[in-house]
Amino acid sequence: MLYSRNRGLDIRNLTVEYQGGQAALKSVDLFLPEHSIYTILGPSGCGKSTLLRSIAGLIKTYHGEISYNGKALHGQDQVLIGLVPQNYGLLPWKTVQSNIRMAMRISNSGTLTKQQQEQQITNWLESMGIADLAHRYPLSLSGGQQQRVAIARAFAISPQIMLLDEPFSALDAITREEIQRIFLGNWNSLPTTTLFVTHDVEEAILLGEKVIMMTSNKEDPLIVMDNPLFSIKPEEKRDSEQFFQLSKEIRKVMQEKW
Ligand SMILES: Nc1ncnc2c1ncn2[C@@H]1O[C@H](COP(=O)(O)OP(=O)(O)OP(=O)(O)O)[C@@H](O)[C@H]1O
Repeated sequence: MLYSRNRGLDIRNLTVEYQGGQAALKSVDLFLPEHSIYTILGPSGCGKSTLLRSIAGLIKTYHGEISYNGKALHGQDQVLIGLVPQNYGLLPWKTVQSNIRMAMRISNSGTLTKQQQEQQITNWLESMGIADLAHRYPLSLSGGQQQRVAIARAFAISPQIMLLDEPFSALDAITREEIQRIFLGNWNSLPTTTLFVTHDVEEAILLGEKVIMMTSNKEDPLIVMDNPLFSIKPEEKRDSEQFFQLSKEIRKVMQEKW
């Protein structure tokens, strides 16, 4: 499928200051084309979550502009944003299935019949390998299982923009690789405009069409690295020379600028 590269999420001169604090973000510029997925790496405290929360509309007071397809993002009711926050954001008093159902209702996936909606919930749960958890409550699940539910929920609402804040951090290495593959498969079937924050260099390369690096100096512009590996099959990426080269480049920036 071909998409226009002029459309997308456009962040210009974004500055965020928390009350009484210093700037958490300073003059950030980033353009994410529609239907692209960029990963973000940066040292702890550089403002990655703040960036996602600002785009999600959870931080209301910022300077600068955040627009989507040419219009201010937060004035547009019809732009649906799926956020997977670090704490998963699941309602503890609702079952897994009800958490997803409720998100679909609020986001008004309203053109679906009840039966279609239930089928979608089952499909997304199955795609994340957690269909058997449908009737469990979030607090009875492991961190990794809750992360999968949060991701299934984000896909289920068919958002135009998806924001993920270290969504695989609670997974062991083997499960993480499996989920990365499943996630990418899901993303390819629903290529939502996506920003994916991670602390893991390999993950950033495996999932990102470009890798965005934030640095500890808030005056520095974001570093945008092209990822020639993006279209290669996931199982072939890790062993390629380009993978090795790109991780070397990223680690160099980490050493110099983190
Ligand atoms: N609610 C808040 N009130 C005041 N300061 C905050 C608040 N949330 C974050 N900060 C500060 O803003 C800066 C950026 O925080 P943020 O959580 O965005 O960083 P991060 O890059 O996501 O960090 P991490 O990788 O550790 O999750 C930090 O200095 C943090 O202490």
